[in-house]
Amino acid sequence: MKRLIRIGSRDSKLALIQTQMVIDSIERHHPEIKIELVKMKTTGDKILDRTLEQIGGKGLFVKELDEALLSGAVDITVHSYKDLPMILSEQLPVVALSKRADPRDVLILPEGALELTPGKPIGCASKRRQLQLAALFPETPCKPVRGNVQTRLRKLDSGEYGALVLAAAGVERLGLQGRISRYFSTDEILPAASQGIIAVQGRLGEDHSYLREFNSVESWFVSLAERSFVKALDGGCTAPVAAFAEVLDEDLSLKGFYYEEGKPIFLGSVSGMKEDAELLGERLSKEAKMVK
Ligand SMILES: NCc1[nH]cc(CCC(=O)O)c1CC(=O)O
Repeated sequence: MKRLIRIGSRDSKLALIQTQMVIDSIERHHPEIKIELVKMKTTGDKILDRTLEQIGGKGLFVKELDEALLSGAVDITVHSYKDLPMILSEQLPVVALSKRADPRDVLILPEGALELTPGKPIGCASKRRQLQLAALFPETPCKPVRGNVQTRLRKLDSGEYGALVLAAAGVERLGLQGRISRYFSTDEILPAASQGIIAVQGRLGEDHSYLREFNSVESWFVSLAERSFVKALDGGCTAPVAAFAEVLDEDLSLKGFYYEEGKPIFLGSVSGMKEDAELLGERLSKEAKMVK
């Protein structure tokens, strides 16, 4: 008898592709495990006519999946780490992180367009992107856009926007890299904490050793630094905070950005030993609070 592991995933195309990456790794390395995929619709997927800030933040993408984990309906769930709240239930820890995909944001133009259309807004879903784009394209306003990546692309191609800014990771995983017209460097647009990293959540105290091959140790260091910066500054998930860390040999460098009421408040960086990732995030947040 094979051990059965039920994996919960959002029902969007990107979520299912990411979940399949986890499944592929388990199947390749652990033939003794049988996997069952459980697809779920979340509140965040169902309500599309309001912004995330209005309906209560990114947590709405995870509530149903957390409940399925707690009730035992599934054994692990798979998320984009950047969509997970900074504070997680102690009962439902993150048990594995993927290797990081390209952490950058990208610009996508309407089908056939070669540049931004004067007078048309850039569609972006977060304050983080909106505020950083204002510095890059002072002439072009941003307009909120919601929905999954394909929905946003449809809105772009129907003429509502002059361009769209999305995470490279999602666009590439969907096989849509051909639509990318420009990659923003992480200095131009600092990414959201843990952008490009897939997180697997499980129940406390259970055996998750079958995820060892999927897991990336480096992703733990960088996301710990990024998330401790964001957590110390705010706690909420829709606040205009951006953070990006990189590991080089034993060292970790972290860059953090903080905005308030549409104005940049703080941009700074720290570096130190990667084992001090969490401390480095907290140290940078203290600097940000002093300016604030
Ligand atoms: N907020 C939605 C979301 N959550 C994760 C990704 C992309 C994949 C990733 O960043 O890991 C996206 C789309 C986007 O921001 O363009």
